[in-house]
Amino acid sequence: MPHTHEIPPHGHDVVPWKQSGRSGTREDRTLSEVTVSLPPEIANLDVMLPPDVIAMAEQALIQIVRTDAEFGSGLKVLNSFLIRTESVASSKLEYIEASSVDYARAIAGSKANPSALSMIAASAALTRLVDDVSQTRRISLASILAAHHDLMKEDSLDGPYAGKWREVQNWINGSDHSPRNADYVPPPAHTVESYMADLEAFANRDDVPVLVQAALVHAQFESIHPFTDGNGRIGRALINVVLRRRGITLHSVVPIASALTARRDDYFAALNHFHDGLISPLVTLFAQGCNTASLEAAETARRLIHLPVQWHGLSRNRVGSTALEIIDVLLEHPTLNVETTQRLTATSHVSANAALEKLTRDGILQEITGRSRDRVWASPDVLAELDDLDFRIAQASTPSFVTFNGRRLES
Ligand SMILES: Nc1ncnc2c1ncn2[C@@H]1O[C@H](COP(=O)(O)OP(=O)(O)OP(=O)(O)O)[C@@H](O)[C@H]1O
Repeated sequence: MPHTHEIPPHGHDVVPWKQSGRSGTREDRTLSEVTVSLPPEIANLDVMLPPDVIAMAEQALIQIVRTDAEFGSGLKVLNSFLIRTESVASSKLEYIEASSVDYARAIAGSKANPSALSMIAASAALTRLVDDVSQTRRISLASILAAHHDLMKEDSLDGPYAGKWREVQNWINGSDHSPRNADYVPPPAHTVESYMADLEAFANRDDVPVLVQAALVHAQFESIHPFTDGNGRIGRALINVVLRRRGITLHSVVPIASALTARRDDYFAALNHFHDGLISPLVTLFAQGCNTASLEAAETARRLIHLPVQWHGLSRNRVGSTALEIIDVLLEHPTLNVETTQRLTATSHVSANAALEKLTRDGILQEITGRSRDRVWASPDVLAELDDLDFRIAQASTPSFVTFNGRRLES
C-alpha cells in the first residue's frame, strides 16, 4: 500500500442502471450505467495513525470520561438532556429544524410539527442504541435495524422501509431522479448485508483505539449507506454507541453532532478523504468535536445544578405548597401538563393547575401551547440551556482544517 494511504481506498465498479419510473431530464431517463464505490472490508483491518492524531484522540477521551464520571451518574437529567441535544443537532445537520419549544410540545404529546416529531424519533433511536449496548456489551445489527425502525416508522415517505436494509441503489446529492452527478454512489444493494456483517465484526473489536474505531464505524456506515433514508442520523448515533461499548461513557452521550454541524464542510471533506484511504482527518475532527462537546456538556451540568436554587429564590410559595413540590421535580421533568403534575405531586387537578399558573406568574414556567385546553408548561431556563449548549459547542468548533502528517488538508 503506498504510504499516502492509512487504509485501503475505496474501489469502484461500473454496474447497469435503470430508472424504476420515468422522471427527470432526458439524461436521467437514458442513464444506463453507474460507477459505484466499493469500500474495503474492515473486520480485520489494522490501522496505524500518526502519533499527534492518537494523542489528540486520547485527550478527547480523557475529557469525555471526566464529564461522564463527574456529572453523568449523579445528575440523571443531564443524560436525557444530552440525548436531546445530540439528536436535535444530528437532525439539524440533515436540515430538519424545529425550535426547542416545538420539541417540548411534541414531548408532552401536544400537537407538534413533523420536524419536532422526527427529532423525537431520533432521540428514541439513539436511546435504544446506547441502552442496548449498555446491556449486551455488543453492537448488533438487530439493534441498528430496530433503531432505524424507531427513527423512520412514522415517516410519510420512507415509513414502509423502516427497519429494513435498502433493496435499491442509492446515491448522495446530484440529481433527484438518477445517480447522475452524485457526490458519492454507495455499493450495490445486494452487498449491503455482507458489508454490514463486516462492520459489526469491526465494531465489536477491543484492539483498536476507541476514537479510531468510532470514526471508522461511522465513515464505513456512511459509505455503505445501508438504508434508503436516515443514514446520517443512525450513522452519527453509532459514534456514541462505540463510546458506550468501550466503557468511555457509562451514563451520558457526547453531543458531537453540534460540532459536526458547525463544521459541516470539514465533516463531509473528511468522509471524502476516507474514500481515498485516509481516516486521520475524521479522527482529528471527532477528537476536536468530542473534546469541545464534553467540556461544554460539563458547563451545562453546572448550570443545571444551580437552576433549582434560582427557582427557589424566584418563588414566593410557602413551604409544603404544590408549587414548591413542582420546583423540586422540575429539573427531572422540565415539560409538564396538569395530569403529570398531579401524578408527581399527588395533588388534585385544581391545585395542580393553580400551582402551574402560580409558577408561570413567578417566571419559573412558561405555557407553550397558547391554547386554553390541553395546556403544556415548560421551564424556559431549561429550554434556553438546550439552545445555549448547541450554540456554545458550535462557537467553540471554529471551522478550521484537518491535518495529516502535519500537513493541512483542504476541505
Ligand atoms: N461524500 C460523502 N460520502 C459519504 N457520506 C457522506 C458524504 N456526504 C455526506 N455523507 C453522509 O451522508 C449523510 C446524509 O446522507 P443522505 O443525504 O443520503 O441522507 P439520508 O440517508 O437521508 O440521512 P438522513 O435521513 O439522516 O438525512 C450525511 O449526514 C453524512 O453523514
